[in-house]
Amino acid sequence: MEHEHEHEFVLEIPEFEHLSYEVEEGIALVTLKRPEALNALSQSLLEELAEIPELVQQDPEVRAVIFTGEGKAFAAGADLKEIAAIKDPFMGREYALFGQRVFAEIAALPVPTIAAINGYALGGGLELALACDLRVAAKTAKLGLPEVGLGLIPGFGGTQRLPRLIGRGRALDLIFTGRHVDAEEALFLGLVNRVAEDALEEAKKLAQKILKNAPIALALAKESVVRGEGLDLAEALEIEADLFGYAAATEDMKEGVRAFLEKRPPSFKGE
Ligand SMILES: C/C=C/C(=O)SCCNC(=O)CCNC(=O)[C@H](O)C(C)(C)COP(=O)(O)OP(=O)(O)OC[C@H]1O[C@@H](n2cnc3c(N)ncnc32)[C@H](O)[C@@H]1OP(=O)(O)O
Repeated sequence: MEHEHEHEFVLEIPEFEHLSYEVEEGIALVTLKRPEALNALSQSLLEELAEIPELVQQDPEVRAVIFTGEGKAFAAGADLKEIAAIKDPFMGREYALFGQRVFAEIAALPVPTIAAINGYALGGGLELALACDLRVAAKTAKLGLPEVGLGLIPGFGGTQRLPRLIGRGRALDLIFTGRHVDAEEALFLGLVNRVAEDALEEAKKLAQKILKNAPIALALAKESVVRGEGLDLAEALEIEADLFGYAAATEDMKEGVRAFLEKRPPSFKGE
């Protein structure tokens, strides 16, 4: 940081080559920008994506994140030229672990995240969308995990996040066949939450709707869902009760309930 203002927090945004990052009205928009390769997730693109969670968490203005792609793809998977250079199981394992780490950090963000799937979301591209909380697909989008057709398996979380999201049977249909599903089928499968003409516009509307709610409550609700996933029901319910307790002690809870009783919209402060 060149110079620090006394009362102002100046956040430096790094120069990105393969993506853009902009914040508008509390929503960070991350756009993958390798349209000539259908936004294939090269190592250098993944390295840039790895910087996003920290940027988001350092900026108190950011209350939601939308991921999208430039051109006709969201992302057509890991970069197959780089995959072709994998020489042995150890290299392959490291390769998968790196992508998994990046997506795990995105999945762990405390703010709501939305994938605006503007076109192809295949392989690692779909796995990025699966690391987000919500998915909005354009009518023309195509989604799939085609890895077995390449002699691979999904390696950036797909074998785990897809069955958790849509169930084992439906996930294995997609994983075994490698087929592309259109937006309508993706909605039917529960793979996406919304389908719209313009995925990004719809994702922004969805984010705005979410952001009308109390920020701490949103973070605690996400934490409860995420932490509960790996636990048995009794333990997970204890966590829910603890987090409910935190939420119930916020100023925003007092405001939310008071506003309801006074028949007016609430004004949340994130306190
Ligand atoms: C752990 C994670 C593993 C994985 O993710 S494995 C990868 C899984 N993904 C895939 O298998 C999808 C590969 N791509 C495709 O099947 C096709 O593309 C599409 C069906 C998405 C689109 O087909 P079309 O409209 O005919 O476009 P095009 O000419 O194939 O692609 C345009 C340019 O984009 C490059 N490209 C597309 N996907 C990838 C990729 N995943 N890795 C590297 N390059 C990619 C192509 O090669 C080409 O480039 P040029 O114009 O130079 O020939």
